[in-house]
Amino acid sequence: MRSKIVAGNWKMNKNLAETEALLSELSAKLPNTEAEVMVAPTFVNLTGAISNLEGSTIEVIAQNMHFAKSGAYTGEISAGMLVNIGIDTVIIGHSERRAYFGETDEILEKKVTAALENNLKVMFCFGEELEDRKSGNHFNVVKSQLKNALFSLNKSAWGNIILAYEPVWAIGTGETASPEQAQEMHAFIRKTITEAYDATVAENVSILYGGSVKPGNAVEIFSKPDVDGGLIGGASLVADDFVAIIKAI
Ligand SMILES: O=C[C@H](O)COP(=O)(O)O
Repeated sequence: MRSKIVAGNWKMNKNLAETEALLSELSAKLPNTEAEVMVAPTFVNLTGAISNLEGSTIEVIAQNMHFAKSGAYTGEISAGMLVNIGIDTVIIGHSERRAYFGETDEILEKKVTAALENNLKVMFCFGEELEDRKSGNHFNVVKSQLKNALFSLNKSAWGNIILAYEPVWAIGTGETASPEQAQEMHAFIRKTITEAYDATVAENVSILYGGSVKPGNAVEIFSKPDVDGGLIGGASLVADDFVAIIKAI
């Protein structure tokens, strides 16, 4: 059975003191929830966050990793290094990595493979650009992103995959996909996985929605049957907003 998940992607925000302050506030206000709650601080604050959350149900996850095991990759972090400090889950394929750091489907496939080989769970992000949606090509784009980076995986690997559908036009823009648009795409994603694998794989994978989720729209988005939670950017940086979104599950 698939899990409900609410994850906060803090992107390049919050220094160590601010990270610890936000985590302390979150811990104090965390509601009882059936959802798995995750936060992704910057690399340099991962160990501080793990210490701060000792004994908490909030999981600290990483925003990115390199596919190589080690070597001359200045500024990069390997899957093994993440595991070594106690990380279990890594975000791969965020649209900002694709857009600003040239991450292609081919690179992302290598990252996914390296993460899984190191027993990391992968939160795989994907989603169409505004032009794709306007031209009606959004389903093809999403299908090809999934196929190129994930469909070479064995069926058994899917137990360690979480999907995060994030239409690029809705990220940080205040413009959210309507609950109906989110449901339509999530159902399409499940159908695509059923065709590539089978219905069991498709039914068991959690598919999160990301893109301007706020306390005011979370209940409606999360109420859709194929939406299993959210990957939250801006609103996860404010404890009360993130808590309200967690409560919406
Ligand atoms: O990873 C999170 C997404 O990019 C969504 O960000 P946002 O909630 O600020 O639109």
